[in-house]
Amino acid sequence: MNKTANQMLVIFGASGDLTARKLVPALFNLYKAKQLPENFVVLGVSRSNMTDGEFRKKVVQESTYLKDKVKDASLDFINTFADKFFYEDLGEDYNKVYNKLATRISDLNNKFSTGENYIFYLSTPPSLYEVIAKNLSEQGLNNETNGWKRIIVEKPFGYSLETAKKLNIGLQTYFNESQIYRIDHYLGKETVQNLLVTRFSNSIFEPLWNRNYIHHIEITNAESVGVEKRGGYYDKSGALRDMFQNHLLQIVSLIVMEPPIDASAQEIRNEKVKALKSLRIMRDEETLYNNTVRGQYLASVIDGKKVKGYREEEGVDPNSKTETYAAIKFFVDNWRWKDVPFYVRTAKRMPTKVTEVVIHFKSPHHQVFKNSDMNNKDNQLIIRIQPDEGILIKFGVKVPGQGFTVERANLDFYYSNLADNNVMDAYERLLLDAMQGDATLYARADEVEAAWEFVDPILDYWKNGSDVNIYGYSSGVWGPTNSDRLLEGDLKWRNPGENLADDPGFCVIK
Ligand SMILES: NC(=O)C1=CN([C@@H]2O[C@H](COP(=O)(O)OP(=O)(O)OC[C@H]3O[C@@H](n4cnc5c(N)ncnc54)[C@H](OP(=O)(O)O)[C@@H]3O)[C@@H](O)[C@H]2O)C=CC1
Ligand SMILES: O=C1O[C@H](COP(=O)(O)O)[C@@H](O)[C@H](O)[C@H]1O
Repeated sequence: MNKTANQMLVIFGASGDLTARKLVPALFNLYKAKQLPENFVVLGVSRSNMTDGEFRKKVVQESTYLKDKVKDASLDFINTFADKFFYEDLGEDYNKVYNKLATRISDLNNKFSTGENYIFYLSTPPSLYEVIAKNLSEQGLNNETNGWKRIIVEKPFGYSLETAKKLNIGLQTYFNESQIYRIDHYLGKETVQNLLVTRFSNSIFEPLWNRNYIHHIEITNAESVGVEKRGGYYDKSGALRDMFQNHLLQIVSLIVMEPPIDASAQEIRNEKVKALKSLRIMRDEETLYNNTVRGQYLASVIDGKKVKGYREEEGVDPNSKTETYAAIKFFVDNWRWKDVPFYVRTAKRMPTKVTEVVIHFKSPHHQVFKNSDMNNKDNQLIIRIQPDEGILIKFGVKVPGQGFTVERANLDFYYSNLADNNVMDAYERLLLDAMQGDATLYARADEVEAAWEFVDPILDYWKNGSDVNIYGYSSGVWGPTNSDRLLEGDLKWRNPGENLADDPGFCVIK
């Protein structure tokens, strides 16, 4: 049964890239899967001048793109979907025209019986988030006397701890925290959620999930693309703000957290906040130098094609010191994780696109089988977030024959092996959750602030510290070799797909 109440989705920034590339396709898939409520209206809002018809045409074009993938979607079907879309042009001055917007919302509500249940999706430049919230509140559009009202806010949530706090206070002035949904699309990924299930629904992993058995944890987020058309935005952001502060620390919090009492939004988010607050903040220059490395991609030739260096990208300052590679080593100050190093890296223009978490277990206390292949190799649990979503366990097996020769073998599971492997796109999942009032996979204000608290000193050091280098790396390699200095002892980064002999069934597809 469809448990989604009748409602209206009001998208601010409806003429923008995110609406076109993510929101409309996600809505289309929900429509196709009959997950949208019976009475459902989308009202697009931005400054561009467009009629309902023109907006629908845009929607149809975007859905036609989907039609290639969804074979049974006829044009009629797509047009019926597009009929749910309306458009309101706010003109140049957002501040003055909310009266008109409120009237339009009310008319659509009356006509389509959306029960005065409204979601306001803010997909505009972040500087407008508070302004929009204020204007909505002045029109009474935050009032839940009749129907609920929710506001979805896109990243970035601030630029630093200070600006994040200011934004949270700004939003909370006009909407209650329970009405605010801060989207982090990594939380919508099936395999990120599977971290919780792997940990808390298997008795074989949780007893080992601590400093007694885990040697270190490694997280890699690599993209093969550069900054594409987003140079202007990215140059003011950099890898630490763009990926680490939000997506990667969200993953870290799911690995670090204690078992929640239950799977409710409140309990899971409480534990995540505690986890983020236990990250050891690096304060002095020596610690920051020893535990952080940043890099920037250089021009190169990949598969015979010349690719630009970061500083040559459109919108990027030719002398930019913005990092496209960030590697951070850190510790977690609590009972479970004391002295276990976490190594997290994120970068653009890597050899491939891959995100994975590797739990490296300690070697057995005593080596019974001398000269075995396992002596210099640990047991690993690899959680592949994307692509080839799945789990791989590396463990020792006896080589058949005389004596005890031990080799490392792979035990793997792929989502694609499941009979029902229709993995929902992250935006689809998150939109549906917000429509149903489930905030579990959305970030709470205190989570966002705790993440900034950890990241701020690194950003400050990279900006103002003495002798801070930014290392160049050729596009298409695994980052600057200088990042090896973070690793303790003889550890090496696991570069997925680099050693196919070791990774037979779990190699990365370019
Ligand atoms: N694109 C992406 O992949 C991702 C985007 N985001 C976030 O989503 C948000 C939107 O991003 P994206 O769609 O890429 O951005 P775009 O620049 O493509 O779109 C921005 C939208 O906001 C409107 N807008 C721009 N300036 C103003 C202004 N001064 N006053 C009122 N409206 C304005 C624009 O419409 P008009 O000019 O007609 O008013 C447009 O519809 C941003 O916060 C971004 O950080 C987050 C993750 C990924
Ligand atoms: O939020 C962002 O994420 C994308 C990577 O997302 P993925 O789902 O493709 O892994 C990244 O390219 C972008 O710079 C960042 O803003």
